[in-house]
Formats: sequence, structure tokens, C-alpha cells
Amino acid sequence: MALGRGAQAGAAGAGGRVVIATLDWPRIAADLDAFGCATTGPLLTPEDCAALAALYDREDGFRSRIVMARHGFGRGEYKYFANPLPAPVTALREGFWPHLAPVANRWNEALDLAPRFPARHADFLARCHAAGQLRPTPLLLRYEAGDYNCLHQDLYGEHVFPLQVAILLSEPGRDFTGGEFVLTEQRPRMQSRAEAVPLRQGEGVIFAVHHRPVRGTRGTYRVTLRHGVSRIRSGRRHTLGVIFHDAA
Ligand SMILES: O=C(O)CCC(=O)C(=O)O
Ligand SMILES: [Fe+2]
Repeated sequence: MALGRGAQAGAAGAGGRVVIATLDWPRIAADLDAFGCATTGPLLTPEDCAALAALYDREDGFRSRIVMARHGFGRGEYKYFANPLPAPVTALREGFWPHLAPVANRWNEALDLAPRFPARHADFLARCHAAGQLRPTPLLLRYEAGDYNCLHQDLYGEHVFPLQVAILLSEPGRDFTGGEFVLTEQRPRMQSRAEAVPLRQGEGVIFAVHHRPVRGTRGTYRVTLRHGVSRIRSGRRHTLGVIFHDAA
């Protein structure tokens, strides 16, 4: 699909990998291990964000549109991109991968889970595709006043990459109020822990899709995570969701 020049040429285009490589990866990896989520700091320019959000109103370039209230998912809507994905979205998926795959491998080892993730995202996608997970999962979300996203997990088949990224395309306070990204962590035989993640426009949150290991006094245990968005109080909020496994 054709994209606006801003989205093509901006930080998420060819330069996106450079930006991703310069993020504070030791801090991000430490936050992921400690909290199950980490913010990226500035990732996309306001122009990149506007160009991506503007795609929402286009008919072409998407494989489906979901009205959340129809499925009990909350209120608001989202659209899954079709292949070929917009160049900035592919750049983000491929750019994040080499930094996140080692964390995912470490987590799976700690949790005694067999899957290990290859060095290149394309090789993991080939594994998804061979198992019938053929449909692309990156998505754009749009929320208006009163909308919210219920706590959920983005699982789309047997093959799961344990981390995903959501990038806020709108500016809190200016474009919308409310609408905080939230995570809950369900711990075995304990009460759940909630985390709200403040983001700026163009910033991403990296978070655990469904499980993560936590070191306790008697070894490592598995916690279950869910994410969602609190009610938008005013305005309009757009997000780009980057999920690394494709869908059945
Ligand atoms: O809008 C958000 O911040 C969350 C979007 C979401 O659920 C996702 O990207 O998987
Ligand atoms: Fe999600």
C-alpha cells in the first residue's frame, strides 16, 4: 500500500532500525525482567505518528475491522493490516526482534518452555506460516471518548512470541485524556498486581503477552499478564500494535 511521505521517511522507515538500536536496551531488559513491561522512550516522530494514524480512515491496506463492543472486547475499534505491511510497520517488527528475542529465549528457558526464537524475525514468521498462522497481526486502534479496551491477551495460535509492543500515536492531554495503558499480573495464590504505563506520543510500551517468569524464594514461578486501556475521558486516541506472531 502507498503511505504518506512522513510515515515512509520518518524514524520508523529505513531509519527505524537505527532508532531502535539506540534505545536503552540494558534498562529495557531490566524493566522487562522486573515488571513485565518497559517503555521505549521516544521512538516515532509526531509526523510518523500522524501519518500512521491517518491510515485508519483508508479502505485499502487492511484485512479486517473489529468493532470491539460487538465481541465484548470493550468499546472502540481496530483494524488489522493486510500484507504487505506498511514499510514502517515491517521496520518496527524486524528492528525490535533482535533485541527482544534474547529476552524471550531467556524467559522460556526460565519457564521450562521448549520454544526458542531464531535470530531473524522472518524465520519465526516462516514457523508461524508453516503451522497455518498466515494472517498478519499488526494493527491500528482507535478510541473515542467513553471507549476502553478490556484486559486481554493477544494469542492467535500455537506459536506465540512472548513480548509485544504498543506505540501511542496520539498526545495525552492534547489529543485525549484518560485512556491509560494498563497491565495486570496474576500471581499464583496471590492477589493480582496492576500497573498503569504513562506514555507520550510516539513512545512504545514493550510488554509480556501472556506469561513471564518471576524469581521467588522457592525458585522461579510463572505469572499471567493481561493488558488493556482505561476509559478515554475525552478526545480521540490512536495506537499502533506490533505483535510478532501471525494469526491462524
Ligand atoms: O491501545 C492500546 O494502548 C493497547 C492496544 C492493544 O491492546 C495492543 O496493541 O495489543
Ligand atoms: Fe492487545
